Amino acid sequence: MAINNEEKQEIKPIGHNELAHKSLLQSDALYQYILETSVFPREHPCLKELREMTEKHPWNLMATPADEGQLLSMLIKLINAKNTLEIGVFTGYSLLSTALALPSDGKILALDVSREYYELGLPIIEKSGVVDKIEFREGPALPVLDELIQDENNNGAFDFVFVDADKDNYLNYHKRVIELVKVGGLIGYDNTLWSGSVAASSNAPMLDYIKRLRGYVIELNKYLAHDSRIEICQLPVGDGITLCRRIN
Ligand SMILES: C[S@@+](CC[C@H](N)C(=O)[O-])C[C@H]1O[C@@H](n2cnc3c(N)ncnc32)[C@H](O)[C@@H]1O
Repeated sequence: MAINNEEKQEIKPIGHNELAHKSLLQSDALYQYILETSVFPREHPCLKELREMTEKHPWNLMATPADEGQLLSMLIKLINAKNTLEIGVFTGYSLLSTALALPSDGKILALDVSREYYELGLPIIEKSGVVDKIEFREGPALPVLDELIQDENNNGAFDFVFVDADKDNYLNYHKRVIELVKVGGLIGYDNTLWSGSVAASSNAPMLDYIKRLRGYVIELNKYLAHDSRIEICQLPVGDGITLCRRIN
């Protein structure tokens, strides 16, 4: 697990109460404006219900914020994605955003070490009518990716991959996911600005879990910047998302 239980205790008192408010934007009013003019008027009722349920969870900080969910949905539709992979599900906000954006014959392979988290959101996902698109597998993601790579039919099989799990494994995920995504397909790495800490000096005050994992995020960002197999675009949405389009 990227964030241990002790560190989760540390997050609790200052955790975001509303996951829609997880943003690097300095102005809360401006962020609220974005939500109210762009995201909320079009948010699917089941996504709203899932978000409001997740906001009450003590570790709601982990959930994908609503504006980022909207971005994922737009990207999936723009690239006509059909076969997708998600690493890091939690209660399922990004998962449901993806499932709703996919065509009726679309598929998501969803990986998480915790079925318990997934099952919190599952009744709402079932209500949305898109649960048949989802194959959930419980357990660490790396062995599943290794297993997928063994089968050459999976080479380039995915149109879209969203990685939002243990930051200390992102580079390991990249080395596998790059083979699984098709040329022209897209990978999104979440939290690549890591609360803005990637641009702070190493002795700046920061929460322990931010400090401990910051080096992994910086290493990933350097790697992606020079990986000739992809072109990238890093956006300050949510906690930062790096989009990687496989080019060869
Ligand atoms: C940031 S949350 C995912 C948030 C989710 N995308 C959403 O929209 O709410 C990270 C998730 O990664 C899972 N995770 C942590 N380590 C993992 C691993 N090695 N393999 C698979 N999942 C892992 C955690 O259980 C947690 O649910």
